[in-house]
Amino acid sequence: MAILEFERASVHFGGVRAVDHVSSEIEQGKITSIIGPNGAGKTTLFNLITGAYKLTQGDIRFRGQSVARLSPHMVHSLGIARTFQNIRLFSSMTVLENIMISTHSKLKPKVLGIFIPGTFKRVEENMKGMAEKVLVLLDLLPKAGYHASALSYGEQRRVEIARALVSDPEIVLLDEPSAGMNVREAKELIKFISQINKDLGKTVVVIEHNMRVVRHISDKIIVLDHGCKIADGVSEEVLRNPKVVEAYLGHSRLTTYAHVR
Ligand SMILES: Nc1ncnc2c1ncn2[C@@H]1O[C@H](COP(=O)(O)OP(=O)(O)OP(=O)(O)O)[C@@H](O)[C@H]1O
Repeated sequence: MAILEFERASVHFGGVRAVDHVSSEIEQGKITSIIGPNGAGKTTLFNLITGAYKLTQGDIRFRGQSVARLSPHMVHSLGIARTFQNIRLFSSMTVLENIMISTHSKLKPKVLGIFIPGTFKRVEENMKGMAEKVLVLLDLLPKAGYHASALSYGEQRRVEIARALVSDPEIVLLDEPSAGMNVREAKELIKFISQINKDLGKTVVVIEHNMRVVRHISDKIIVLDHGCKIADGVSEEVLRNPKVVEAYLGHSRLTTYAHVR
C-alpha cells in the first residue's frame, strides 16, 4: 500500500526546474532509495515532502491526504521525520540531550490533555522509552552521556538518525546517511537501516550516493535527473536501465558512480 504519493510534484526556482512533474509512490513498510546525480532534485523532493518548500504544481499525499500546504511542524506531527545532508547536532550537548530535543514539541501537552491527569507524564515516559530503544538499536547507548563533539563522524550521523526516530514517526527520510562514512561505517549503516525498517517497522526513504548501500537496502529505487523521474522500480532492474547509466556517466562524479553498472 502506498503511504506517500507524488502526483506531478513540481517546484521551480526562477528558470530552474528543481523537481519537475515527478509522479511515484512510497510503499508502506518498505525501504525506497532516491538516487540521481548532483543537482537532480533529491533533497528538494525531501524539502517538498516535509513542507520546507511549497509545490509550484502537483500534489504530495500522505495516507491519501495532501501535505502540500502544511508547515514543517505539521508534517512532522503527522509522522514524517527526516535527517539532513549536513550534520546538525549541538556539539556541546550530550547524545541523549541531542536526541530528546526533538521530542520537545510532542511533550507540549495538547489543550485537552492538560485536563487529563498524567497525560504529560505518560507522553514523557513513552518518549524516554523510545529514546532508549533507538539508542540500543543504533548502538549508541554506551555514548549517551558523551558530548556530540566527542563522537566519530559515523556516530554523529547515527545520532541524527536516532533524533529523527525518537518521535516515533511512520516514515523516516534519510538524506545521504552514508556521506563521509568509511567502508566499515557504511556497512554498519546497512544493518542499522534494515533494523529501523524491520525491527521498528518504519517506512524508510533514503537519498544515497553509495551504490553498495543502495543495492543492499532498497526494495525500490526512484531515479531523478535534472528534476525529472527517469526510472523507478526494483533495485537491479533500475540500476541496469540505460537511461540511469547514461545519467550517471554524463556527470563529473563518474568515479563515484562507475559501480552503478
Ligand atoms: N531554494 C532554492 N533556490 C534556488 N535553487 C534551488 C533551491 N533549492 C534547490 N535549488 C536547485 O535545485 C536543483 C536541485 O537541487 P537539490 O539540492 O535538490 O539536488 P540533489 O539531487 O539533492 O543534489 P546533491 O546530490 O548534490 O545533494 C539544483 O539546481 C539547486 O541549485
